Amino acid sequence: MSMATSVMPPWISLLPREELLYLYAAAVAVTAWCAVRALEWAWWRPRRLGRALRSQGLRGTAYRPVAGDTPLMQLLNKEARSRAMPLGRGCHDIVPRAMPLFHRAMQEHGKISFTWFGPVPRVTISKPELVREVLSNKFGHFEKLKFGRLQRMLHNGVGSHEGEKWAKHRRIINPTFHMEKLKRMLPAFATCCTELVERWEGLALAAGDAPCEVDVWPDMQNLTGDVISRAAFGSSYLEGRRIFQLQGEQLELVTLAMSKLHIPGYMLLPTKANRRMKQIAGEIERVLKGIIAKRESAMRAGEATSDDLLGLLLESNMAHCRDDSNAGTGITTDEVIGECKLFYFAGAETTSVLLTWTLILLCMHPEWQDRAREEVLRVLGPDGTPDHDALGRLRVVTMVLYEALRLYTPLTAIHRETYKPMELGGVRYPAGVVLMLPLLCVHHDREVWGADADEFRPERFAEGVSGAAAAPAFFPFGWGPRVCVGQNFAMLEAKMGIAAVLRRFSLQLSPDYTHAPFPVGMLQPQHGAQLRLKSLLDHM
Ligand code: HEM
Repeated sequence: MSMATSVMPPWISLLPREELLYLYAAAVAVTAWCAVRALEWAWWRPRRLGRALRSQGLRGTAYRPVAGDTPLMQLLNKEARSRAMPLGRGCHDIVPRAMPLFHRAMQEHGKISFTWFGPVPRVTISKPELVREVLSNKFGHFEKLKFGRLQRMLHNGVGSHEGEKWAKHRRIINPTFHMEKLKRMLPAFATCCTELVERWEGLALAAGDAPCEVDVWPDMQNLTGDVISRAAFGSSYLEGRRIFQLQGEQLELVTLAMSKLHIPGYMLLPTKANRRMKQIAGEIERVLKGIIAKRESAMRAGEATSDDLLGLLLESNMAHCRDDSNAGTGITTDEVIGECKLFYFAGAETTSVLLTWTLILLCMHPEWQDRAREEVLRVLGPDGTPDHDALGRLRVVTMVLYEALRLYTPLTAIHRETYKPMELGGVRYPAGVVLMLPLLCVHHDREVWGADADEFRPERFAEGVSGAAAAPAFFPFGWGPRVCVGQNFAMLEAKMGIAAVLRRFSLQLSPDYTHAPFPVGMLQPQHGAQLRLKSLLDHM
């Protein structure tokens, strides 16, 4: 018996000869179609797109089939992560460590150059005026990257929608972030801050005369997780906390999976990580469904207030559904779940790294720590919950936060894709090109910010963001129609958090602190943020 017949199912030999021939022909046709598709995806298309870019004067790395620059990026990231940065002069020059592939590509091929994200060309656009043009998306040709299965594991809210669906969700969500509503959330912010500083007071007391050392990064993650839990879910915030823990683990698994080769269908393989990601997604969904169901029935019974984000979201939803003229404009429960997941992801991770880097910067620059504390005590006094107007008078704290957002931009890059041929800066981009807007590189660009671009100088923002000379190059919250919906929320929370800490503690870097900024989703301190805290209660 030949090899071929031995692997065939027995029923094949029962088929008439003519049907057998059809079957063979169909198998050959399907195999040939798959081979052509695979070749188009892995070879012809990338070659075509690469040629279209090069013919217009753009330079970039050579295409390596299927993997593109992924192996090189992994190698450069590994090298970068293995070396810490020195403290002192030059320590804020973090682009080569945080984005080694793009830094190298820009040095070798220019500010507008390309690398390969698997078989897709990824053009780095680092000129501020072009970043604005892409983000303003005047003609609607630059869209967000389509969310794959992997990203949907993290969230699937307004941030990943396009067109009509995005506009509808943004319309419903916008009012939940109006200043009047945010003001009502301030007591929740204050409760979380008080819990944190009281816990630190306990640690300082227990340490006695020895220095009290704390890795403030996990504490800032817990703080922002708590804030978003209370702001989003009010009285259900303890259940919300569980979601926050799960989202943190999910982010790590997804980031790891995304750095692997870009193999279609990889997510379907039953690997240990893939199974865990599905398990986490399922648990998050279960917890959220429980919270939403409880709230909906309470709202129907007229029991629940709607000052938290979930209440406001459900209220807008119910109002849209009630109003016949708006039939179909409401959002479904699954969509509310998608938005809640996004609030956690977008709201907690980003603000926690902002707070962490700000505290590290205040330790590195004690003169600014003193100035900020003096202002906090003068404007807010030594205790009590600050109101919105008082937080608005914290000029120095705001300048410090903006400078932290510039130097240690939480979201280091934003991506868009061309879905139609589009002209930008004199180059005609074909459809199917990814545009990478490296916010961190723009924020560190000496041609834009001056020779001291890598130095911590909050006075750049003495006249606010709009007064800063290089303001058009400042994008920590994005720009245009898709600008961060939570930026006022984040700034209020950050001011409240920094003020609460400065009122009660003086801070220093611990000798154990290693300066190692690196993006895992957000720009994180790779080895933690170990600080020494000294309680100021005795001195007041
Ligand atoms: C320091 C804190 C924060 C930073 C640096 C930040 C940064 C950003 C950036 C850069 C974008 C634009 C992404 C793009 O254009 O592709 C964005 C969008 C978004 N952010 Fe934030 N964010 C922060 C805090 C928050 C908070 C606290 C929330 C909510 C509670 C939030 C919710 C959102 C949402 C929903 C979007 C999507 C908007 C849309 O696509 O229409 N963010 N954020």
